[in-house]
Amino acid sequence: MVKDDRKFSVVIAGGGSTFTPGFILRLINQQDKFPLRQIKFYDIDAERQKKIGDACAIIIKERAPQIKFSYTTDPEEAFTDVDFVFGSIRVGKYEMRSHDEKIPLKYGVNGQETTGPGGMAYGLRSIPAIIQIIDYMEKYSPNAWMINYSNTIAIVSEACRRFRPKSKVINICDMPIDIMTRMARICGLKDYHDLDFIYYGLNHFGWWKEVRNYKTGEDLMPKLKKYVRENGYYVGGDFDKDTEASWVETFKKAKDCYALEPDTLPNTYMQYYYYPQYEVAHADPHHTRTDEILEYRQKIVFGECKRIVEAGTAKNNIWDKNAIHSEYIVDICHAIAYNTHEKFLANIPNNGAISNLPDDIIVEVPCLFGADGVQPIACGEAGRFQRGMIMEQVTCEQLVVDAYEQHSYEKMWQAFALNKTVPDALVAKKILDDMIPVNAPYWPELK
Ligand SMILES: NC(=O)c1ccc[n+]([C@@H]2O[C@H](COP(=O)([O-])OP(=O)(O)OC[C@H]3O[C@@H](n4cnc5c(N)ncnc54)[C@H](O)[C@@H]3O)[C@@H](O)[C@H]2O)c1
Ligand SMILES: O=P(O)(O)OC[C@H]1O[C@H](O[C@H]2[C@H](O)[C@@H](O)[C@@H](O)O[C@@H]2CO)[C@H](O)[C@@H](O)[C@@H]1O
Ligand SMILES: [Mn+2]
Repeated sequence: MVKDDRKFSVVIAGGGSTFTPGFILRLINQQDKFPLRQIKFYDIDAERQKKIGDACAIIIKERAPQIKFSYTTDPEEAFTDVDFVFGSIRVGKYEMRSHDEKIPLKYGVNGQETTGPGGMAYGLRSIPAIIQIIDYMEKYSPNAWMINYSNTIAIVSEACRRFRPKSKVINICDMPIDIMTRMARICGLKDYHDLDFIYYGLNHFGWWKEVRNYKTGEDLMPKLKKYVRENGYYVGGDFDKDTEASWVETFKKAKDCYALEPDTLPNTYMQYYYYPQYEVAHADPHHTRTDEILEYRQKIVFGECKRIVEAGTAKNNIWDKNAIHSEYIVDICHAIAYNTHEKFLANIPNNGAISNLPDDIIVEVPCLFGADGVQPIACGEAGRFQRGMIMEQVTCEQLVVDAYEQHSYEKMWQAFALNKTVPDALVAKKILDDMIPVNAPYWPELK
């Protein structure tokens, strides 16, 4: 726990994110673990950020008045005097996510936020914005750490490796945390803190090789495999009472992913690579996940912010008891701030962590988190099946960064054509040609 009297200053880049209020609640509820003196928001959309910021000002004033709070669109004000930067931006916002999902579906290809052509399009948009935030951080607070969870993480991580190799940036994801909390419940334990594990692969593309009871060392794989074979990661009951229908489908679908490779336990995102035809057949090209979010999460978040501002109080708000996503981030900051060397997943250059894969590819593997950043833990060899899958997917991710670097149409086309979700190079070309005009404000001109 707290080992000295330091208090930290943090900025959330993407203050207008739908995840911000939940994160704020989690931060201020964990003051014993990660004490704060200041919270700032930074966004390029002043109006969107104001709606979230005004509600968070009330939450902080009521619950943690000792923490100074402000929000701004000015980078100097935002990034000066901070210890941690949280990257939570969505370049092009939901309007662009909608294109990422709907354009591929027009051609019978998966339309998904971070996988397939949509995920690659999103990654290409994110690269310059994330680099700019790193540069702001290094200019105004050179000792700070950036914890980035802005997608597409695999592509952003490869861009960090190439363009800012020495920067203090850690790219993370909460999907494995969500799944491990489910695994813990399945085994009668409380949450992910109760599990020890070996997981390896890429972001939104990986497998658990080992899962153990953290305290006793008991091998939990037999119990988990038996459960996942029948139910996927769906827990049901009270645990899933607020889980949206499409997420329920995803957790159940893990059953079919497990069936293909029963030596390990899959990340739920493998559904898009193993069963793209099923995903397309079950998608509505005119109403995708973005529409669900606009009608549900975004409406609820902004509605609740408005209610708080009008009432002038945050009593009984909807974020008081949730947000696994945010708990993980507090855990990570605590580990870095207090040099605890706790184990979490991060996206880093392989350098032998997966022994039969190249050193210079970005992988998602367990790392020890401390004051000096992350130290990977050796995962042993990837299975033959996993190695083949990983090399194809990671090459797509590298080609997207090549396309960014060289302004190359050909590289982006190759990235789409190589991807497991795309059946044909001509289909890849049609998707890319539709994506170029809508992405013009964000992508380099591809020649
Ligand atoms: N890694 C993970 O596990 C994980 C989990 C959940 C969400 N995410 C990611 O977190 C991010 C936020 O998601 P959301 O659904 O809350 O998005 P959102 O659209 O609600 O909010 C994103 C905010 O980013 C702002 N923004 C866009 N470009 C910016 C820039 N260049 N500088 C500063 N701000 C900018 C937007 O104006 C918007 O307010 C996304 O990248 C999403 O994919 C990651
Ligand atoms: O479709 P969305 O926007 O609901 O989700 C996309 C994100 O999905 C994962 O994050 C989940 C997380 O696993 C869950 O625990 C909870 O916190 O919600 C998150 C967002 O819904 C994934 O890890 C992210 O990278 C995706 O952006
Ligand atoms: Mn993720």
